[in-house]
Amino acid sequence: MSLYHETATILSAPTTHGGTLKSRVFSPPSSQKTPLRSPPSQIYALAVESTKWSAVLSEVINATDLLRLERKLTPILALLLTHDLLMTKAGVALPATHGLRQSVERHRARLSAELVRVRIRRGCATLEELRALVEETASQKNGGRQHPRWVRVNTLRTTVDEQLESTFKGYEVVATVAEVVDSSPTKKVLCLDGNVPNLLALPQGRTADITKSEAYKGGMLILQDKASCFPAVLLDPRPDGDEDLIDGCAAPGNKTTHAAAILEARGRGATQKVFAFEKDGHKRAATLRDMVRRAGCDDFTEVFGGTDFLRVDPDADRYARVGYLLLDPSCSGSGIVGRDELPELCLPRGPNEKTTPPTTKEKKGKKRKREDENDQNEGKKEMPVMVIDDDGETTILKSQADLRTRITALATFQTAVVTHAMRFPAARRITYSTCSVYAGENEHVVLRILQSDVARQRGWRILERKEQVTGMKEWPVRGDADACGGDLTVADACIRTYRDDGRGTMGFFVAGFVRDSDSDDEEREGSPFVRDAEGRIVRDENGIPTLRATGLKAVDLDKMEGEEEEEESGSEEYYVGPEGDEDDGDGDGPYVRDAEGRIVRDAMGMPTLKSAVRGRDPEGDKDGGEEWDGFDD
Ligand SMILES: C[S@@+](CC[C@H](N)C(=O)[O-])C[C@H]1O[C@@H](n2cnc3c(N)ncnc32)[C@H](O)[C@@H]1O
Repeated sequence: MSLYHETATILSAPTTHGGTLKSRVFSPPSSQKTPLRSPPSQIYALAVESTKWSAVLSEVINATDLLRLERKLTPILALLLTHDLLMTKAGVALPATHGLRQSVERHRARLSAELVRVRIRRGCATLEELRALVEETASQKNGGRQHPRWVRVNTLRTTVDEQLESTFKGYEVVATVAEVVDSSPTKKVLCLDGNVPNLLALPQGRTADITKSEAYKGGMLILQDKASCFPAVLLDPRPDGDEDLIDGCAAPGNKTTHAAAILEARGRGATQKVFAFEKDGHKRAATLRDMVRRAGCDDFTEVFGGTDFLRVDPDADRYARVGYLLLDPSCSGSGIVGRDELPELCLPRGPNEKTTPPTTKEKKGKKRKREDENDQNEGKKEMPVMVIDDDGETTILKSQADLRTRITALATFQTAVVTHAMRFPAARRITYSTCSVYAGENEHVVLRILQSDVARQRGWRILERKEQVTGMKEWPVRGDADACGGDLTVADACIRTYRDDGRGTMGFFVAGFVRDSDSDDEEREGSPFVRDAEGRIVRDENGIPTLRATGLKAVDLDKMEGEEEEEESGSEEYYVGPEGDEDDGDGDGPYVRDAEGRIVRDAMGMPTLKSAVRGRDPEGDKDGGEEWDGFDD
C-alpha cells in the first residue's frame, strides 16, 4: 500500500477508536492486521498537513470537478494527492508512471489556477500569506489562539540582545503576549516574557523563522512551552557552596539544559556539575545527549542513559555535593496542548454528491441522522480511550476506574521519585513537576511527599510562595486548595497553569521543597561575603569579595583604614522616551534601553517597561522601581 492509501486509512478510522492520530500512527494496536509500510513520521506529517489544508483544498478540488473526472479517486485520496502536488516542493511521492500520481498531475494547471482563486477569495496576496492563515486557523481550532510559540533563548550560547539583532531583526517588540497572539499571523512581533527570563513569545505562524534559523540549528534557540520553563526557574540554582544539580528524569533535556543555563549565567563554580538521569537507554537517552551537546552544557553535564533514578545511591561519594534536584517524572501528559486535537477534516464532494442546496425535507432527515451520530459518538468519546503519557507510553483505558488506577500508579511512582531525591545528604532544594491536570498527580502527590517519613526526618517542607524567586512568586495561578486538604499555604506554594485560560501555556504543575535546616537564607546568613540578587559573591574589578560584616573589600586595606568607598553610580542613563503609550512611537518598543540600545533588565533578567521607570522618583528608588509582575496578568 502506498503512503497515500495508508494515510487515507488512518484518517478514515473513527477517532473514537484507537486513540489519537499520533497513537494510531506511532503505536498502532497489536490487533492491527497489516503493519504500516510507510515511515510513520511521513504518514503523520501528511495526515496533519492535509487536514490543516483540507478546507482550502476541498474548494480547489470541487471547483475543478476532479472527482468526477477521475473516478478511481476517493475524496480523501484526492485531498492527500492534491496536497502534495500543490503544497510541497517534492510533489506526489510516487513514480511518475503511477496511476494515482497521474490522476492529479493531469489536472495540475487547473488545480493551480483554482488555488490562486481560493487564495484571493481569502484576501491573501501571496501563497506565504495563505500558509500563515491556514496555520493560524488550525491553531485557533486547537484552542491555539491563546498559544504563542514560546522560544527560550539559550544563554549558554547567545543572548536575547544578540537574537533581537540577528534572528529576530525587523521584529516589533511588544509588551504583552495578547498583542502577539492577536496580531496578524504574518506579522513579525514578539514579546519578552515577564515570568521567565530569556523567554520570547512569537505568533505560531512565524515558527518557520525559528526552525529554519541558524540560531535554532546551533542550539541557541529552544522551543519550550513557558510552563515547562517553570521548574528550572523555581529550582533557582545558585553557585553558592558549589553544589551540584541532578535532573532525575531528564530526556529529552529541555529542563536539564535550562537549569544548566541558569547556573552558568549565575557564575557556576568551577567544579559545579549537572547529573542527568534517563531510564530509557536508547532513543530518549540519545536525544538527551544530543540536546545537552547542542545546548552547550556538555562540559559540565554528565548524562546517565539507561539509568533508573530510583536505583541511584544517594550516599555515593559522587553525589555528596548535590544540593539541587529537578524532578519531572513521567505523568499522564493530560495538560499537553494539541495532543488530541486536529483541525476539522473537510473532504471534497464525491462525484455523485449534489451541489444544489438540499430541500427542507432532506435537511430534516440529515439533521436527525447527524444528531443520532453525535449522540453515539458522545457516548463513545469518554471511554475507551488510548492515552499517551508524556514520555510516549501508550495505555488503553476502558473505564473511569481504569483512569483512576492509572493515576494512582503514576502518583505512587512520582512520590517515590521525590522521596528518593530527599535522601541525598546535601540536598536542600527540590522541584517536582508534571504536565498533568489531575490533582491525583499534583497536589495529592505533594501532600503525600510532605507526610512521608523521609520528609519529616530530614526537615523537608514546601517552598512557600513568599520564598519563591521573582517571576514564580508573581504567577497568579496557584494550587487547588481543596485538593490540598484546605491547607492554603501548600495550595499557594503550588504553581499551576491551564491550557485554556488565555495565559498561553500548556497545562502544568510545579511545586518546590526546601530543607529547613539548610534554607537559602540561613546559608547566606552563614556566608561571610555580600552576594547579589543572583547569589553571586560581590567582587571588585580585581575579584576581591566584599565582607558582609563591614561592607568592605575582604583585603582592601585602604578601605579598612576608613577611606570612603566611591559610590557606585547605581543608575545608568536610560533613554525612557516621552510620556505616552508603551512604545512612545520612538520605534524601539516598550522597554527601557541603555545607551547602546540593549533592553535593560533587572538582576533576574526581567526586562524593564518604560512605564514602570517613568513613575519613579529620579532621586529615590535607585534599585529598580516597581517590581516586574509579568505581562499576562
Ligand atoms: C516527563 S519526561 C521528562 C521531560 C524532561 N524533563 C524535559 O523537560 O525535557 C520523563 C522522563 O523520565 C524518564 N523516566 C521515567 N522513569 C524514570 C526513572 N525511574 N529514572 C529515570 N528516568 C525515568 C522517562 O523515560 C522520560 O524520558
